[in-house]
Amino acid sequence: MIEVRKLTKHYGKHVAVDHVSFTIADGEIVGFLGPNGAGKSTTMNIMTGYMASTEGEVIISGHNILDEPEKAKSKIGYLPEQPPLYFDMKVDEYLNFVAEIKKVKSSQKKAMIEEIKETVRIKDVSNRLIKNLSKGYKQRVGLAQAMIGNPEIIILDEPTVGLDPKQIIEMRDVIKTLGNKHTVILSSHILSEVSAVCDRVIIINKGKIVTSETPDKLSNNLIQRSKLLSRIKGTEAEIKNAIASFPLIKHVKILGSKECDTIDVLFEGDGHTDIRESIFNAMSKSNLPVLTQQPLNLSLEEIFLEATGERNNYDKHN
Ligand SMILES: Nc1ncnc2c1ncn2[C@@H]1O[C@H](COP(=O)(O)OP(=O)(O)OP(=O)(O)O)[C@@H](O)[C@H]1O
Repeated sequence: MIEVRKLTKHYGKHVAVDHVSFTIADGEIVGFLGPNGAGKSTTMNIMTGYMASTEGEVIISGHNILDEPEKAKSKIGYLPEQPPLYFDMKVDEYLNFVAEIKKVKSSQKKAMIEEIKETVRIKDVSNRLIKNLSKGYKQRVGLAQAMIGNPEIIILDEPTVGLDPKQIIEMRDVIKTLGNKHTVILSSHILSEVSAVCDRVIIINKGKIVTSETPDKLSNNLIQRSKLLSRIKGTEAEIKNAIASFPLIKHVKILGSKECDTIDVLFEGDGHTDIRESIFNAMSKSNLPVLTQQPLNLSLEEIFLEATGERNNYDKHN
């Protein structure tokens, strides 16, 4: 279990992390989601003992990272945003080197490295120089390094950044399998990324936790808050008439006609209801066929504004 209590980090006058508290249970896969500069890397660097906090505590499986750093750190494997690789070493050479630094018993070393290479799918490059590997392989060698010593907790800072779509899928699959044996924390600024692999998403913005939800709950909230682009068969006047007494819709924007006899309309709900069914019913009552309904997901920026309650103010001013 990981307990983070009132963690705060100042860089000079700048508050990068501001009284952040959360707990992570054994075996959970948790995603830190936040825009650039939100404080994700700083939080992770403090949790892994790379950096001291200004205030607050981090307890890793009962060990305070400041009071018992060796015991706490031995429970953690960390893949920083820039993987700590030696480019002139071959993969096997490097992993053996890391195993020595982590004081893995020599009787266990070979089997451990083989098992990890299998899990992160890098067996085929064992004898290749790291500098000649693709970004996807380099990243997975970085992950292998974090797993050496069999830590209970694995922390990954932006593990898929810079990877191509195929490499992203491979990395996601590997992360999911890690969840069987480890507690995993990863950071990302892409919502779909964390939703795809995590049991829980902690949204962090401007150094503060905005929300902590399961991906399902988060996307339900987002569907309710998202905009809906509908193509409706009918005239502008008929459509306006059908929605006139429809209180759940906060904003309606007629976008015009892109297909004969149809109008594209952008709807925005009240933030508490999934408006798709209601729009469908309202239009059918007036015999106006709804040809398509396409949710336009909120941008990450809008999600943060929404979650922090700043969006209404933002709307009013824009
Ligand atoms: N060494 C430093 N000195 C001064 N300010 C820093 C330092 N490191 C980070 N910051 C600032 O602290 C804030 C949080 O940065 P951090 O790197 O933790 O965010 P992040 O969410 O990981 O963002 P990114 O996705 O861009 O890495 C940012 O405003 C950043 O500019």
